[in-house]
Amino acid sequence: MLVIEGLSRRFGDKAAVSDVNLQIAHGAFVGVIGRSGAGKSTLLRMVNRLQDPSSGRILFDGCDVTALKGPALRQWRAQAAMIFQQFNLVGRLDVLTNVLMGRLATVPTWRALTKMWSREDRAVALSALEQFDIAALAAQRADSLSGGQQQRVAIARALAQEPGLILADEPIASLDPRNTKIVMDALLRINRHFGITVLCNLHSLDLARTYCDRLVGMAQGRVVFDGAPEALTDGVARDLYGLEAGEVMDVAPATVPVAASIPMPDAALA
Ligand SMILES: Nc1ncnc2c1ncn2[C@@H]1O[C@H](COP(=O)(O)OP(=O)(O)OP(=O)(O)O)[C@@H](O)[C@H]1O
Repeated sequence: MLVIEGLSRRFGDKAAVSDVNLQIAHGAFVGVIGRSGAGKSTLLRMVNRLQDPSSGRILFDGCDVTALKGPALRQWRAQAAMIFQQFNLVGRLDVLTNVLMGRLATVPTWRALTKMWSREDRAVALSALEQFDIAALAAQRADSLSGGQQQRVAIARALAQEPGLILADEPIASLDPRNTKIVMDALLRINRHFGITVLCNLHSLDLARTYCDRLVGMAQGRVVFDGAPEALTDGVARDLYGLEAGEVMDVAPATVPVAASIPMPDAALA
């Protein structure tokens, strides 16, 4: 269980996140929604400790993540894998090596520096690529891939970290509709078949309604809605998004694959 207690973050006199309280059960797919500047990225970045809170606590399975330092903090960052809008791959390295980077927290530094990855690490990385139909790209440079392929590599890297939680910060913001669906399906697959909790910032309300089983709506740093997608009426959505409402509500919902059609996870990653 991820527990966020009274979490706030100020930048000067600007409150980016104000007194956020959330309890998120294992295996949930939570969409964090709200207009630009609502505090969504700051919230996710605090969970991963890329940003420190001004006050409040974050607990994961009872461990106070806000108090972690040094190696324990590095372990937490591996546990709470981030996926970014701009993929954050190393462009000059091949796809497999990028995914192997997800294993860094589990191997001694000398082994990573000398690229002496174990057979098991390679198997986990290749298996993660196979999960998203991109194993054939393993030897290609990351910067030769399309945006949708790069984001799938980033998701495979996150899976190779064997995380307890995935934090996706606007993962589809720079993708076309076809790749948006492929990438959202990949996140859904991670959630449904590996049971990994996903917290995903999304600008598109229709995508959030289609893929998430819980929505957290933020406005001016505060949580102003927390509930099932069905409970978010168009009226609440209009309050949440103001003038942007038309923009985020006009996109046709993507078709979510039925769970039964997704093959079972690979044993090396289960
Ligand atoms: N490093 C920073 N320094 C100063 N202000 C910041 C910083 N990071 C965020 N903010 C401010 O905090 C507020 C919340 O920003 P945040 O990026 O968390 O919102 P968001 O909902 O993720 O928006 P977007 O969808 O545009 O990314 C904004 O007013 C932003 O300008």
